[in-house]
Amino acid sequence: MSVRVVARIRPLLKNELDKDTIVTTDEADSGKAIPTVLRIPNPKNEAESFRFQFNAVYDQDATQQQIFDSEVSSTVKHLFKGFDTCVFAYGVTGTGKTHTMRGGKSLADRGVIPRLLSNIYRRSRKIEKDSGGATQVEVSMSYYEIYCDRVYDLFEAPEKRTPSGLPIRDNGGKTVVVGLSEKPCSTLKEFEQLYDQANINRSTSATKLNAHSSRSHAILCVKVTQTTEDKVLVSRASAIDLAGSEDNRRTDNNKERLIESSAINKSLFVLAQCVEAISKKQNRIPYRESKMTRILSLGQNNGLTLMILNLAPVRSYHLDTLSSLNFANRTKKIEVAEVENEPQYRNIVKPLGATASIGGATIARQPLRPLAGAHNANVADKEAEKKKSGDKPVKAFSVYSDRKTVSRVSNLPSQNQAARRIEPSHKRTADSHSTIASRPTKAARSDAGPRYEPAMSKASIEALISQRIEEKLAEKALQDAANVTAPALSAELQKRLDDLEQRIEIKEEDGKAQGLQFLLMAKQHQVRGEDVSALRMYQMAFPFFPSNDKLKNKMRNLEERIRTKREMENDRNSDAPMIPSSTTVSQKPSSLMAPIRPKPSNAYPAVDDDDFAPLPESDHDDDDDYASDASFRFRKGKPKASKKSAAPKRLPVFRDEDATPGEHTPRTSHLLRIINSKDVTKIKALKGVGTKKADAIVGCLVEMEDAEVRDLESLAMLKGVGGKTVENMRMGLSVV
Ligand SMILES: Nc1ncnc2c1ncn2[C@@H]1O[C@H](COP(=O)(O)OP(=O)(O)OP(=O)(O)O)[C@@H](O)[C@H]1O
Repeated sequence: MSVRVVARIRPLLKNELDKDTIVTTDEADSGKAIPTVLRIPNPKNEAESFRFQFNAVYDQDATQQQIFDSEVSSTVKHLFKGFDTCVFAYGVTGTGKTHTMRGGKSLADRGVIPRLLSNIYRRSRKIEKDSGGATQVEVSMSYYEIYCDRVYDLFEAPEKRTPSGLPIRDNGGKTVVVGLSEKPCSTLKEFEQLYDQANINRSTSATKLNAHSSRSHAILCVKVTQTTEDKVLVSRASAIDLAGSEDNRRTDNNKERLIESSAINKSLFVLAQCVEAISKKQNRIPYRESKMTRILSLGQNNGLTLMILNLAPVRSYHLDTLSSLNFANRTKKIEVAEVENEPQYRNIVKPLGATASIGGATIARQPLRPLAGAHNANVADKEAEKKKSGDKPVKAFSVYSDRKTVSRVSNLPSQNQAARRIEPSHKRTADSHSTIASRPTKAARSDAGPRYEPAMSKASIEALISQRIEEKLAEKALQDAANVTAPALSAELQKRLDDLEQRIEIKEEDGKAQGLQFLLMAKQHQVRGEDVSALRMYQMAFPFFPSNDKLKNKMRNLEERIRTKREMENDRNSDAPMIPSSTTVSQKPSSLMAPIRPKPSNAYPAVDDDDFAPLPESDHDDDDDYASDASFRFRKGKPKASKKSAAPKRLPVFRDEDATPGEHTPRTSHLLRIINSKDVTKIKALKGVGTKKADAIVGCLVEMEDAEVRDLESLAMLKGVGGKTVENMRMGLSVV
């Protein structure tokens, strides 16, 4: 099943009433209750327009109620069936994301989130009532923001935050934030109090484009736990209000806002790269390059996913709107697997005649259903019935069956391979969770009527037990990780962390570290011939170096080059139809933000990037140590004559002094062979390279497509690698 993408065009704001409205629903859709096609003029030729098709398009007059009823309320049903759901708002700054997700205070103005919670509580009460109290529903939530690529708990006051934020980890295929608080809240009123208080903690500021601009991505995670006599079913609804991309030529942002803005733009850029990589079916999706993409895990998570694309109707947003539309057009093709969370059994139903000992405790096992067919628990009974009658089994919910996704999904043991689980920790005991303890004992319920008694092979049961143990170990590892922040942290480690934080802060203070990263990314894009992306990166770097004429020239040259290329393409395509269809829109460059295919390298004069490819300083801190191998010298590049002392650093220069000029020593050749093999395992085995660095190296190489690393200088230029790392890698090789 694909990500559902709907567009919402916001109404004109007071200060826009005299402005041109350029984004509308398509006239051809005028009879439809909910249009699906949106129209926007071609910025280069107003006589023609682009059409984009989505699952639904909501025009300016769409109400909050309409958006919720048509798009979100149905997800609540799935949530209670055990599916995770995710709704996120995407769009340029000031287009109405927060209005859509949070909304105003009046009943009519309430956004998706308060309505979602209201719906969840209503359904909970109904389930409890209909089951005569046999099913209890508990709702709890966590709420956090990603601000400047750091995760902060919004239930914590800002002054209590650790500057470095909360760590995130992968656990059983899901990304989790370690140390996040989870607040139980059982009524809408409680929710509103918590949510309002937390929103005060969220980072917002006034910018020229939005008086209450969100400076962070906000993620609300609502956990719904349904407990019956014998099982516990947990599912989660995520509601995400992404920060909006900003064109800093229009925002007049000050330095602090610029730093925030760059972090926002960078994460959205990574998100766009992920979406592009997914749509091109590339092996490597750069999720890990930003915390937001890691947490959103678009296309990786197994939930029902809805994206609300917020759009401003006015001309001043024209290019940004086209860029968002192109992004959304790609997103709608992303497939997500709908995988139901497995309920966990919390008591013994009937002994199988055998008992098992886990961790020393002897428990009678609950009969389990076969692994096959356990995937969709709610429909298993119906399937069995259908099978008996020879019909095709029915599914209450479609399970996406793309081969690639399935194999990925099947790698997530905690979600998919498991059938019914034995949950010793949930076994009812005197000291169990209060709601559990307050329930009648098993003995008292022995006449409670027939229970589900599926059969399961001994081998499957053993497999489940091992799996459960593994899960417990993973959970423990996660808890241990969380405890690292507790006093157990050694003084030395704490000092190192503090130093590191200080260094990052110092770098951020001079506002350059982030800028340099953008320049490096720009260069990488340019090397690959991706001029549009390179330009975007240079533009994002520009606020950090506003008086750098070279950078200005570089951007001007690139713009010129892109324009020339477009003109040449237009000339070539002059016979093509003037109004492209929605599908062609996404493939054709319709704005500066649209993707452009790499061009032959000799099509345009090369732009000299050298001044804009410095490595992070930390990579050069210990340059002097490099000369430990007699045959090998690392020298700093000679600083280029420059008026400013803060001139960017040059790339490191390596010399193989034992080698004939133009050749490498066997050691260097061997190292380059390993790197060019793109084999993460081999690269990871190099000295000083961990999993993260190895992934980053392979990621760079994959992005550079067929490019090979031909020398140590190029290797040192790769993202995350520096002179010292290269030296370590090389010196760690025993082979010559
Ligand atoms: N559908 C709508 N009806 C009425 N007003 C709206 C609507 N959508 C947005 N607005 C108004 O537009 C302004 C900007 O909206 P909002 O703050 O939600 O934008 P945003 O996309 O969240 O911006 P940012 O990314 O900067 O946080 C607000 O004043 C909001 O009240």
